[in-house]
Amino acid sequence: MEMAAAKAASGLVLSRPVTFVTGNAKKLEEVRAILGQAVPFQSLKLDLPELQGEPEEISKEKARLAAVEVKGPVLVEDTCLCFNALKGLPGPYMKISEVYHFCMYFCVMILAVFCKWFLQKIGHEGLNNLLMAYEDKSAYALCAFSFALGPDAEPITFLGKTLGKIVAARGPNDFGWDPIFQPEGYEQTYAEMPKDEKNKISHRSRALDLVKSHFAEAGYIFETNDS
Ligand SMILES: O=c1nc[nH]c2c1ncn2[C@H]1C[C@H](O)[C@@H](COP(=O)(O)OP(=O)(O)OP(=O)(O)O)O1
Ligand SMILES: [Mg+2]
Repeated sequence: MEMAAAKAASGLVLSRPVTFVTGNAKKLEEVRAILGQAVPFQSLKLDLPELQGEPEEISKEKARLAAVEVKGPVLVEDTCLCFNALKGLPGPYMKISEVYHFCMYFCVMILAVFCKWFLQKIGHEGLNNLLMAYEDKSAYALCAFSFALGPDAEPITFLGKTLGKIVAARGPNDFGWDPIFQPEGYEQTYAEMPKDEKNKISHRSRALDLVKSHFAEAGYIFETNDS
């Protein structure tokens, strides 16, 4: 009786825990560390198809697809690294680390083959500009979490953004473009930072702060076997 009254007084009762759907183990690791006990969830490894579009739309669509698969409440996220020089592209369209490494390789090949006469023609500065293609190295990491209560519910989206710049790769190469992203106000790249440091300022943690607030306000109650 008491339990029923408590349920009626607070938020929506969810018959199942939230399932965080991702195919990326590193993401899951960070989400676990950041959310702690604030939002109880289980995880499911699924590679959801991603439509092209703005990160927010991609994320919402992932949530719709995930909710159909899970038949219950789901949380998903979509992350992109956006270059200001390219007006926010490549954003969600490309795996940035691959593009970056390809560009570096390409530039080194140009250097090796043409350097001698090229240098005379355009000088060091010109070569540098060509190497880096753009003066503007600023970028931002954008994370869009979407939460859907179920297959028939419209997903809600929570955005988190961290400003920074693209640098030559530094630090362990075990998570995407972490080695080439240096957040504003920091001397280290994401990859060089201790995990808990990244998790304090990252695009992901900023989006998850909003997710936490939403859960705190909504006061969802998760039915467990003993309730
Ligand atoms: O904090 C991050 N630091 C560095 N790299 C990151 C981060 N977060 C995502 N990434 C990479 C992974 C993937 O190469 C791309 C976009 O991926 P994105 O579609 O969001 O993730 P995913 O396909 O790996 O997993 P999911 O199954 O959740 O879609 O950016
Ligand atoms: Mg993906």
